[in-house]
Amino acid sequence: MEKPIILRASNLCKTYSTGSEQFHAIKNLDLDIYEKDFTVIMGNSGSGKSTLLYLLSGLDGITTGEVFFRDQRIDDYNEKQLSGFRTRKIGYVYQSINLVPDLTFAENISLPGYIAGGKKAEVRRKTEALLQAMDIEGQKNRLPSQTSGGQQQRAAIARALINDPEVIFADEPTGSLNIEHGQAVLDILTGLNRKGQSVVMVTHDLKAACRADRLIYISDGKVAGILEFDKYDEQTLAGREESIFAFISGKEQRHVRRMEALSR
Ligand SMILES: Nc1ncnc2c1ncn2[C@@H]1O[C@H](COP(=O)(O)OP(=O)(O)OP(=O)(O)O)[C@@H](O)[C@H]1O
Repeated sequence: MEKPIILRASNLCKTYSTGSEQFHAIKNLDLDIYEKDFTVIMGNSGSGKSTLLYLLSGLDGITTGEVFFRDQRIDDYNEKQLSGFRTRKIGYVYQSINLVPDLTFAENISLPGYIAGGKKAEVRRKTEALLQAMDIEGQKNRLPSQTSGGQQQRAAIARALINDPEVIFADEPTGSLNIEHGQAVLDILTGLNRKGQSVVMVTHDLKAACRADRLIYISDGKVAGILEFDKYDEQTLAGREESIFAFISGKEQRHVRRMEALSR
């Protein structure tokens, strides 16, 4: 049976202009992301992964082409439609975490709930539930600077979930974490995916990539290959790591090994 498509990029291009220079970060890229899939995006540094996530999530404007969320063209949205889409339909976990430094964990998590027009009691209830689910209840009144990297990453995920998004985008969510915290974040994303949320995650981490139903490999702003898996299962982890390692480019293999050595 065909899986429903939740996001589609068609002939997508993104060109960055700096002064008189132009850089084509995404080049005539076509891609379908399936609903309820755990989609992983890998590729060499600078290949366009973060740019692609920005375009699929409406956080940045495209240069040419089309981006669909179900049957709606989001690149055609006006500012109001776009802001509604970003607030209600998607949750975004940034590569740099990006919590507001002057707000406590609880305030950071609640903020998008209020921006979406949520009622105070409801936003508070959801914030409490997320603090508990992410195991950061004890840090709820602390500023991000008074917490660990792993706690901040979990708070950033909680913030992305406050409006029950249909798609969770996560840009290297384990990049700055030790193995234990990284594993916890992956378990959270896998759990959310099993409950029906679509996940699109960029990573250079093989263990993280193993969570994929579908792995998209990006090279030089284009889709260079796709690997499909059955649902994640601890038993098949070793075999899966091997097939992903063999699938990615030699340059990315070296990058993956360097990252593994750094996280030990
Ligand atoms: N705002 C910008 N202005 C100009 N060039 C940019 C801008 N943002 C990104 N780029 C360039 O576009 C290319 C793709 O960047 P992107 O951040 O999407 O790569 P990436 O695959 O996510 O890399 P990494 O794995 O290192 O995070 C890079 O060459 C980058 O230098």
